[in-house]
Amino acid sequence: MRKENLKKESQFERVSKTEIRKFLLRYFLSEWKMILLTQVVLFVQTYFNIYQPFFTQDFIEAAIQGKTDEMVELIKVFAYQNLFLIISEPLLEIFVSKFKKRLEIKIQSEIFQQILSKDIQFFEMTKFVQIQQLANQGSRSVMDLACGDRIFRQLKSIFRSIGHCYFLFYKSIYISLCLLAFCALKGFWNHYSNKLKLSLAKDNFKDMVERDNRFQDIMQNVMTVKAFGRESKEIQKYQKQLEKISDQSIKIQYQNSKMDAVSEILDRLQKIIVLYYGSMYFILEQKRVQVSTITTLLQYSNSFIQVYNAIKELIGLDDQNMYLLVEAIVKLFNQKPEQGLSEHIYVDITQPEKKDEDQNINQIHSTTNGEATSDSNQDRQISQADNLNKKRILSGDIQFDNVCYKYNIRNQDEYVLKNVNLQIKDGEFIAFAGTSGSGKSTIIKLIERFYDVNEGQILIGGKNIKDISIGLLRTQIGLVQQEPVLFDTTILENIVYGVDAYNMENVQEVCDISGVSEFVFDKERFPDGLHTLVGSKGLLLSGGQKQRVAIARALIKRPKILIFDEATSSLDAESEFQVQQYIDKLVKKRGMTIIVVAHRLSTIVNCDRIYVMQKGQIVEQGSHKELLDLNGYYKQLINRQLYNDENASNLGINNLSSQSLDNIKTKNDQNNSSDENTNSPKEIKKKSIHYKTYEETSINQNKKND
Ligand SMILES: Nc1ncnc2c1ncn2[C@@H]1O[C@H](COP(=O)(O)OP(=O)(O)OP(=O)(O)O)[C@@H](O)[C@H]1O
Repeated sequence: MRKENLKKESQFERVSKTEIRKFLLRYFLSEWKMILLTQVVLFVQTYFNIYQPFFTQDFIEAAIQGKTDEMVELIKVFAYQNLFLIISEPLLEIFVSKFKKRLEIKIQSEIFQQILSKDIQFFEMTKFVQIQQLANQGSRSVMDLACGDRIFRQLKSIFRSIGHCYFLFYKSIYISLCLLAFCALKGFWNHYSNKLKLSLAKDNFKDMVERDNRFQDIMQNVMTVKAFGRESKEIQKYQKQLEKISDQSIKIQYQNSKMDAVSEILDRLQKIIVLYYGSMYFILEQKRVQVSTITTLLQYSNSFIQVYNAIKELIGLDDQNMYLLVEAIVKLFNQKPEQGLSEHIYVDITQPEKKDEDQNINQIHSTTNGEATSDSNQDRQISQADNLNKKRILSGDIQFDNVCYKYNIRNQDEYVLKNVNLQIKDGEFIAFAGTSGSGKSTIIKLIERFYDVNEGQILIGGKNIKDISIGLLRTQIGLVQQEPVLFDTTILENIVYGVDAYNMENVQEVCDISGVSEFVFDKERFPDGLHTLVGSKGLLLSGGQKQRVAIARALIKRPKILIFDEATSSLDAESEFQVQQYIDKLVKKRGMTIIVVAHRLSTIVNCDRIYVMQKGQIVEQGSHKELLDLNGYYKQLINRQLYNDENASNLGINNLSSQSLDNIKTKNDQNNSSDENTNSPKEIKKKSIHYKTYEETSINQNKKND
């Protein structure tokens, strides 16, 4: 099976040049009308240019023979032709730049669509630098090879050189045949040298990706590098990488010079032969040799090879770096998109936008100035959007039937989830507990359908998850992750990120529930309120504030399933307390299935049901009390956590009676109810201390019991 996969992968890796050409041709032909027009102008331009040597010849002969009328006629034609050439050149440039801009947008957005359509595994396996390279240099290369300036230069060159070849054949078939033989020789040489250059460029390309990746890695982890004092080591490593790339480049350069020298020798040899053989031929044939004919022959002697080179450059994909980038893009396009991803993510920018229900929703989304409009028309549209959303609502029931899952990347043979069975009813408050690596987050990822199960099935609202469009599924799930990731824009835009329609009442509501209101409307610290910029990765907000914005963002979607994946574990004690307070409030409101992946077990004692996980399996399930009474793995976890807790270890206590843990539950209940109306920072600080010392109280009580 594994071998088969590898075989498939390697087959997939191969992209033929023909496939790449077809790919480029698709873009080229998408602008065929404009291209045709430019080609007609180009053709006329070329014809006039070719005529110039004939004109000189005819004009000199007319002048020698004293035919003034003919000379005037020739001058007139010459003037008209030049006028056309002068006017057509800038016009052509405007035409070309216009459709090229359009094509550029098409290519860039299609590449972006392709990248976003890939599943999570694609992003796990592809280095960020590579993705960035595809989006930037890759799209430029596609543009260049499909419809860049060089294409028009080459087409121009082909037309011109074909004209010159015609002239050569017209003057001497033998010389032309001799030149054709040279052309074949040079063609063979080019083919051989390009193959060599490509293999060298491939290595160089790989090294450059490595270098950029390393650079980015260091920049992102600069604090760790400094903390471990590894600056000089990193500089050395980076220098080595640079030297390797430089050596490769010199090798390529050396190779190129060798190839060019051979081409140059062939060129000069060809000129000598034309000069000698041409003159001899005219002498032997006892024809009247015109100096201008021999000069033109010499001038045009490269025409065959120019036609060959231009065609080769047009279709031969000789620029190694560009070729490699386009090859990577074709691979990207060949790779399957995320399964079940609704087709609507593919937007054909060349087509006028469809007037469908989805678009109605889009119209409501008004983030241009960050303010939602509030006229009656908009209210009507919002209710349309609501209706549409209602039609699409799933129920919050979740069922896992014998689910097995293993990640593809490594541990190919080891399942991280083994025969998981669970049933969550709409509106329940559920928690997953267990040691690190037991598979809790993997369950969440499967519910989000970031991956597909290997065995068994997942049902949401009674429907197999694979039969639900990913677009619909994900609008129904609100996910708050461990590390809140915010976009570098305003708080408001971060909150409304996941919805097409919103009004300020919606925003106010979610801000109140999530606790964003508490800080964002503080005029002193946040004078711009919701329009405050959060900075890159939300750096201008504290961890707790970021997490509250993330909760508001999840809530505004009105999800049927709300998931907190260790949402408070990266926060400091005070922020954790604040965020937990709002999560508890939410739990009370319900109206949706709430799933919590818990780090701190004291936060889940109020759950309807806790699933306890160990090595990818659910080993226990039940309410907090039931699990304590079971006196099994869950209780061990609780004991271990309290034992590891700083306060507990100071007290030297490693066991907790079920009575004291019940006290946690009761105390948390009391906290939740009394927390409802107390939001001042001072109060929160007090409660934070209370919240932390609460475990100590339980432990002390436990000590007494023991
Ligand atoms: N993207 C991934 N690719 C490969 N293996 C992964 C991936 N994510 C998780 N794993 C592995 O799957 C197993 C379960 O991981 P998971 O994140 O689900 O555990 P967890 O219980 O949520 O742990 P934690 O509490 O530390 O977050 C681990 O052995 C982990 O190394």
